[in-house]
Amino acid sequence: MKTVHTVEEVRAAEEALMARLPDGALMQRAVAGLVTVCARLLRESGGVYGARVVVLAGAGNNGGDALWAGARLARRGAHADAVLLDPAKAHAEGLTAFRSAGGRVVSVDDGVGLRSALAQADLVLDGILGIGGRGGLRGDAARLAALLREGRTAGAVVAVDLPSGVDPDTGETPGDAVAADHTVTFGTLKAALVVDPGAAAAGTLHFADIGLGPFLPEAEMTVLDDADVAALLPDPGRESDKYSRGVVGVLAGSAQFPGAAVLATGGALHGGAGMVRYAGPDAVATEVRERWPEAIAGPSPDAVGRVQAWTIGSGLGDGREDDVRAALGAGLPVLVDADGLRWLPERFTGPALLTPHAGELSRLLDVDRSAVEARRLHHAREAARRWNAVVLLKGSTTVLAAPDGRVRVNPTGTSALAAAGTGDVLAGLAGSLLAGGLSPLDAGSVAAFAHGLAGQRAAAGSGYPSAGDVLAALPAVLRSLRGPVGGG
Ligand SMILES: NC(=O)C1=CN([C@@H]2O[C@H](COP(=O)(O)OP(=O)(O)OC[C@H]3O[C@@H](n4cnc5c(N)ncnc54)[C@H](OP(=O)(O)O)[C@@H]3O)[C@@H](O)[C@H]2O)[C@@H](O)CC1
Ligand SMILES: Nc1ncnc2c1ncn2[C@@H]1O[C@H](COP(=O)(O)OP(=O)(O)O)[C@@H](O)[C@H]1O
Ligand SMILES: [K+]
Repeated sequence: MKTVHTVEEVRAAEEALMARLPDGALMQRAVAGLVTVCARLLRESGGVYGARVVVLAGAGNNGGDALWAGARLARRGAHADAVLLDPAKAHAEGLTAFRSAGGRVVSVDDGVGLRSALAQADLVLDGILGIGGRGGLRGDAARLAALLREGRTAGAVVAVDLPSGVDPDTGETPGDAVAADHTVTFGTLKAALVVDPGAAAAGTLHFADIGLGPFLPEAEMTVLDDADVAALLPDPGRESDKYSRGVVGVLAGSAQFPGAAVLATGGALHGGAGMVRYAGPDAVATEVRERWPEAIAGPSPDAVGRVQAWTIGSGLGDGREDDVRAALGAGLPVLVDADGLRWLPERFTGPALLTPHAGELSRLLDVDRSAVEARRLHHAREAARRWNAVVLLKGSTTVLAAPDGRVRVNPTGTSALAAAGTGDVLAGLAGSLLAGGLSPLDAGSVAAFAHGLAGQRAAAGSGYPSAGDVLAALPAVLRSLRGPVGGG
């Protein structure tokens, strides 16, 4: 599991650690990690000796890190230029080290010198702002970020700690931000690095351990890995039967969108539940049974028999309010997707997982879709609090927010999933995990993780996978995560 901490938590941990270390030692640890990555990247493009490095240094410690790293690379034979955003406030020791290693300062007002340095650079260090950054980049900092975005350098852009201009605690980019190829981050992850649009601006992540671990509190925000997901997946015991493994009800699909019923039922069948009961109109139920003979079907939630959890809403269309209310009123764990989100109760009192995409969440919260996309964490958290439910916000980074403040960010997403019907598969899969006894937060994050891997696998197989391809890839993904069910 990877942990994500806030600026406040990082600062408190840094303070506690610094109190035990000689002056400047912590920064030197960060610099050592940064230089290791830079040297590796430069070796891939011909070596450190003779390489051209440009340091963009802001007025804080982030600029200090970058200047020290520039100095160390210069000592190893690189030609280093530094652009100081605020020369009077530049990190004094870092600048002295940089100069005495042979580094050259280029004025931010020297347009020709600046463009020529960037054009020739093999590597650009973005040390404009780190965790002290607030708001979009201003003035010269914004101008430099724009030059990088315009492709004025062919060199790799390496962000120090985080890409400058991205809000550290939310991943939002309220204005101009640097788009990096790599980010070397110190001590722990920040939300800026895992939640879009910040995550996209960070490029490939590298982690430098500076010893903060023992001083950091338990993280509210986490990123699961394969081992976490394997441990969370329900494990049918030797004496399990189809009922004890959980029965999931699927209230999805309509004459207009019968495929949603087929895909959600398919997702549910793969999620480990012992049985899937489909509730919907006869014509749709017939299609579901033709594709999945193992599913039980009936016309309404009341008619299909007992279940342990409901997946409600994918492709449901209009006119199903009574069915939705019946399923929601059963007092069972529920997953509510798509059209089901139109009939939410005021607040949930039992386990609930909502799975909107940005458009659906924007309608729920009555804000613009672009606002939801720009502030994914904020809006997912707000909806989680308002409905007392776990909110899984789908999209380029899928985030899950729980009403108690916990957040999980899914690391496996791929744009290959951006195809009609993949959300229905996810809804079925997560509902099945709910029926298997997982909490809404676990069910949602395990489902999103496996679904993302299935998208990657399907994309490797067919280039532009359909929702059916993603569904077909799920069994192999789940098998490789947790091993075969039943020890076979
Ligand atoms: N603490 C430690 O021990 C260690 C810290 N480490 C490193 O320190 C970094 C944190 O350093 P930091 O606290 O000095 O803040 P930093 O990110 O450099 O920025 C502050 C400056 O930016 C300015 N500014 C703000 N917003 C702006 C904007 N939108 N546009 C333009 N300017 C803006 C702000 O100006 P002001 O608002 O004060 O006018 C101020 O001058 C951390 O990320 C890591 O790299 C590592 O070495 C490990 C040890
Ligand atoms: N750019 C993207 N990167 C990663 N995943 C994406 C992207 N766009 C969409 N997805 C994923 O694809 C799925 C689409 O679901 P949804 O929007 O409900 O579509 P549908 O209703 O057609 O099934 C979600 O799991 C979502 O997270
Ligand atoms: K930076």
